[in-house]
Amino acid sequence: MYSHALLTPEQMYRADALAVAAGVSSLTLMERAGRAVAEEILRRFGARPTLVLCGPGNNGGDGYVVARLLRDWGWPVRVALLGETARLKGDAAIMAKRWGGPFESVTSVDGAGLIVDALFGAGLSKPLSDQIVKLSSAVKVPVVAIDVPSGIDGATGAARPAAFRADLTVTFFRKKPGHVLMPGREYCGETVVADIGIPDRVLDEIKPPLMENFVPELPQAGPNQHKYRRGHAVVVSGAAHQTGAARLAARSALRVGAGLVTVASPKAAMAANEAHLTAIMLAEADDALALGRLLADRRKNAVCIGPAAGVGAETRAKVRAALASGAAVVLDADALTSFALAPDELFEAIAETPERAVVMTPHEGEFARLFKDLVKESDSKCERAIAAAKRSGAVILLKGPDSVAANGEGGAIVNTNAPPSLATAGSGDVLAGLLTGLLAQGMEGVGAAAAAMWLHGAAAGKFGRAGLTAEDLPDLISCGIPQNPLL
Ligand SMILES: NC(=O)C1=CN([C@@H]2O[C@H](COP(=O)(O)OP(=O)(O)OC[C@H]3O[C@@H](n4cnc5c(N)ncnc54)[C@H](OP(=O)(O)O)[C@@H]3O)[C@@H](O)[C@H]2O)[C@@H](O)CC1
Ligand SMILES: Nc1ncnc2c1ncn2[C@@H]1O[C@H](COP(=O)(O)OP(=O)(O)O)[C@@H](O)[C@H]1O
Ligand SMILES: [K+]
Repeated sequence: MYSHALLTPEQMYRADALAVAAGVSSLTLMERAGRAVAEEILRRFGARPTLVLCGPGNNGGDGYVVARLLRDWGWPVRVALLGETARLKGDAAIMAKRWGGPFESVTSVDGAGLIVDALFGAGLSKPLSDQIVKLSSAVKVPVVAIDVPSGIDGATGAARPAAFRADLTVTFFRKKPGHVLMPGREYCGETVVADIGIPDRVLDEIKPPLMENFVPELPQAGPNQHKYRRGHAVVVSGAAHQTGAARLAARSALRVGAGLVTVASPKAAMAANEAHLTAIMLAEADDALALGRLLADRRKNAVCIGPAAGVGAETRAKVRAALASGAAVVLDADALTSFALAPDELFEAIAETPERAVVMTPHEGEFARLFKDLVKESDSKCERAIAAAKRSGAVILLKGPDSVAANGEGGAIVNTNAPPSLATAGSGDVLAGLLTGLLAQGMEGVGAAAAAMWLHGAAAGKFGRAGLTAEDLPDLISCGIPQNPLL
């Protein structure tokens, strides 16, 4: 159940303590951690002069194990210690003794063909000193980081204020948020999760609420299906000269499996929409009243508003009509910005909605407009999305290279399959459409958000070369949606 779980450093300490309480000694955990790192090194690199940078805590303890094993395997190894051997404690002191010396001081990385970064892991408690920052930027050879690259905050992925750039990071038991959230993910290079003998059952007690790439089962059309059982998605079109975004969303909703999709268009945009739509239906909805009338047909069970909708009172009124309709609602782009001056009005309207889900899909700029006080650097992207979900009453899909879907109960899913080629105009409209199509098929809010961001990333990944445009994405969704793309 917890195979996709992410553990904060605090939760990892708890997992460690529960494992020790269950009879695994902490020294054994350290030995296995160091061995796992040494074996991953052996798998990737030929023997070369290796410098292991050891910090004053247990991250350094793992480093001594790596140094000893590589030396035993015939590698030329040096150890540099930050601090003094006399001040080492507990398991780290025992492992330092087993290494046996010599110990250099952490002053330079010259002469090394490989650096093992065992300075700080879960216990990073303050920003790196200027000396360590300088050292990290002087490294020109491959770096293998133990647990997390030193300087990266395991809980948030932030660099404090800089970090070692690793080619490989070996962490233990489960990844931490810092391995998947930016910029941490980039600093980690390849991340390998090693089994060090902590039993999975400790997670039943910890109940970690954060996950990576968790996609619930996707809707499938059964043999007795008809189109109305697959949901009817509605996408609100922008003005006459701004209709493309809604059509991208509508096409994506249809591709992801909604039985029917209707574009609700202002009168003046009917001709433009008509000229481009075939399987997707078109209905005139010139204002909020007309949109409300259209959505009074309860078979229209999911509605998307925002892509190129225009910023202002008209869009605010349409958002209210959508929220009052009883359909699931996706609020994207201009629908969010339209409430920048009065976000509480939006949250109040959400609080009054009937039972169906509301999902907001802000990028960081839109997020800052609605949740000004939640843009704190000390909080992780997961914490910010969860806080916004709690405040707004909506599921929040906070976009970016590390998109996060969060609900108000404190759960969040980080998506890591999105390639940078998605940074192209209109790709957010496609995401909003995927989400609307999944909600139309009956998926619940955070599950639909998680599935939409995963399918979005997978579609871009399938393109596989430069030149991706948002128009390409819906057709890449058509390649078949596996029952569970991760298993
Ligand atoms: N949990 C597990 O299951 C297992 C964990 N294992 C390993 O243990 C690691 C966690 O060990 P840990 O708790 O000792 O913390 P660690 O990262 O060594 O740092 C603490 C020391 O660094 C110091 N310090 C911090 N920041 C600093 C800075 N910027 N500049 C200077 N100093 C700084 C800090 O000082 P203080 O805050 O006390 O002033 C303290 O002395 C974990 O990442 C994994 O590798 C494995 O053995 C297998 C099982
Ligand atoms: N560097 C990146 N790597 C991966 N995905 C990205 C990156 N930049 C943007 N994306 C994704 O692309 C989409 C862009 O959406 P958005 O910012 O609304 O753009 P637009 O309004 O042009 O459609 C989001 O789903 C976001 O997660
Ligand atoms: K480290």
